[in-house]
Amino acid sequence: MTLLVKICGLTTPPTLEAALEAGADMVGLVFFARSPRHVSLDAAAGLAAQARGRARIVALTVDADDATIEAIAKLVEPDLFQLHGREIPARVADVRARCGRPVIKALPIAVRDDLAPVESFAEVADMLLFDAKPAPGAALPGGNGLAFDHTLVAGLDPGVPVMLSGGLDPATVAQAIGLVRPAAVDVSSGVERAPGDKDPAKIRAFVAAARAADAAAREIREEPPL
Ligand SMILES: O=C(O)c1ccccc1NCC(=O)[C@H](O)[C@H](O)COP(=O)(O)O
Repeated sequence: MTLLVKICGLTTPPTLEAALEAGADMVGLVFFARSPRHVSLDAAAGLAAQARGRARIVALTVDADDATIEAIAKLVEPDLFQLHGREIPARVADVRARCGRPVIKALPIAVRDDLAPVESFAEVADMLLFDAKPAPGAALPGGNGLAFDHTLVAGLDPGVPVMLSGGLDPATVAQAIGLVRPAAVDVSSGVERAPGDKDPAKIRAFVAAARAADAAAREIREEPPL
């Protein structure tokens, strides 16, 4: 399967357009008031209209209640939800049923033990997103530009597709793809000038680097042994 590239935390029509024109497969809209990338329902509905049919629209929430999930589903009509809080597997299943859409569950990873819940989340989520575990007391549960040790998830097959994120940028994404061989990669900080301020040139560079690395990985896989 061709690698999917997700650009997360888009907040303005021009930067969303840059991601779409660069060929992003997924665009993420963040619904978390404390985030510099937070978008209102109204703004998100406009951005979603711009992206619809051109890339899959991902609504990112953090421990959102039912009313919030339902409002986003109704007003923004995303293609998927990304749950980036402390949702337990039962809650992931509940949100999935409630919103009637596939769900990506983000799991914070720092050490091998953080992979213990993978199996139970793989039973209820459509995709697992491995992200760096935030520092204690961090304001945000994701989007911190922090990397983690990718060898922890290299070659891991939880039975659902894996999305890799956490501190990726145009210079590091190729090595990460070569090592982990994920189904998808996700970036936010690595394509910004400052938190919340996306840089179109970095978005283009990230998508191009990810596509080139995916093509190279396929060539190696498909090369005949003799
Ligand atoms: O981006 C945010 O502000 C955010 C807020 C709350 C939860 C998650 C958030 N972002 C998640 C992402 O953008 C990505 O899924 C992932 O964490 C990668 O982020 P980065 O390391 O900044 O590339």
